[in-house]
Amino acid sequence: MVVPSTSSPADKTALRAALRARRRDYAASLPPETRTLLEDYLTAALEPLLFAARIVAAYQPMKDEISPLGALARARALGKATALPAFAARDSRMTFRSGEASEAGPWGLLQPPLSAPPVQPDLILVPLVGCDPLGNRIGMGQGHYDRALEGLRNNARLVGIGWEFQLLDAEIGADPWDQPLDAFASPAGITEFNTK
Ligand SMILES: Nc1nc2c(c(=O)[nH]1)N(C=O)[C@@H](CNc1ccc(C(=O)N[C@@H](CCC(=O)O)C(=O)O)cc1)CN2
Ligand SMILES: Nc1ncnc2c1ncn2[C@@H]1O[C@H](COP(=O)(O)OP(=O)(O)OP(=O)(O)O)[C@@H](O)[C@H]1O
Repeated sequence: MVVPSTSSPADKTALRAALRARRRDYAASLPPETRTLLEDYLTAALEPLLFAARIVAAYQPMKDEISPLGALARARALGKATALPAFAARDSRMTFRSGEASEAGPWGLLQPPLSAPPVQPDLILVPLVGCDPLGNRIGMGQGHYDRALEGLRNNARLVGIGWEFQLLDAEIGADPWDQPLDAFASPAGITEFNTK
């Protein structure tokens, strides 16, 4: 798919919609066993980063997103602490908390209870709709990750996670609040962006 570089909010909205449609169609096309295999490749690709980390944060995947839960389980097997996002409400600040994903959150995803301690992960696996060769990321458009990562990025590696095609060839214009990623990981391996 040819994707234009963005220079206006309308472009970003259109690009997000096109990439979400592609993600949906791709995920729907995957036989379950192929999907599991690809998610296992993602875990394998992340192994060196998991090994080097102390506290690994990931996310509870939405239907079309690649699952980082295998990688999170691998981190736990390596003796690492793990964390997941938690929200009090849709418009409240996202925090990373330790503990099992045992409660329904406001986005329809399971999350740790809000009574679980907040943590500062040093490896954050970030969901995305797409990202470009500079590490600029398009998310779901609510700014949750941008706001949360701003305060965490100095002490953490930010690794975008997706299906291989979610790393775009073309640059997407960055907004001032966008938090660039340090790397992108997919079943095909890791691409470092050299942002630090
Ligand atoms: N796994 C995951 N968790 C995440 C994010 C994400 O991108 N992925 N988010 C990143 O910031 C936040 C949630 N942001 C969201 C923003 C919009 C919609 C949304 O439009 N949902 C549709 C229906 C679901 C769908 O299309 O799959 C809706 O509510 O109509 C969902 C989540 C926090 N948690
Ligand atoms: N640090 C911030 N402070 C205040 N507002 C912010 C901040 N970061 C993002 N926003 C707001 O969030 C909105 C959505 O931003 P954007 O389209 O870049 O989201 P996104 O990166 O796609 O979504 P997400 O981070 O939730 O995955 C913007 O209108 C922006 O004003």
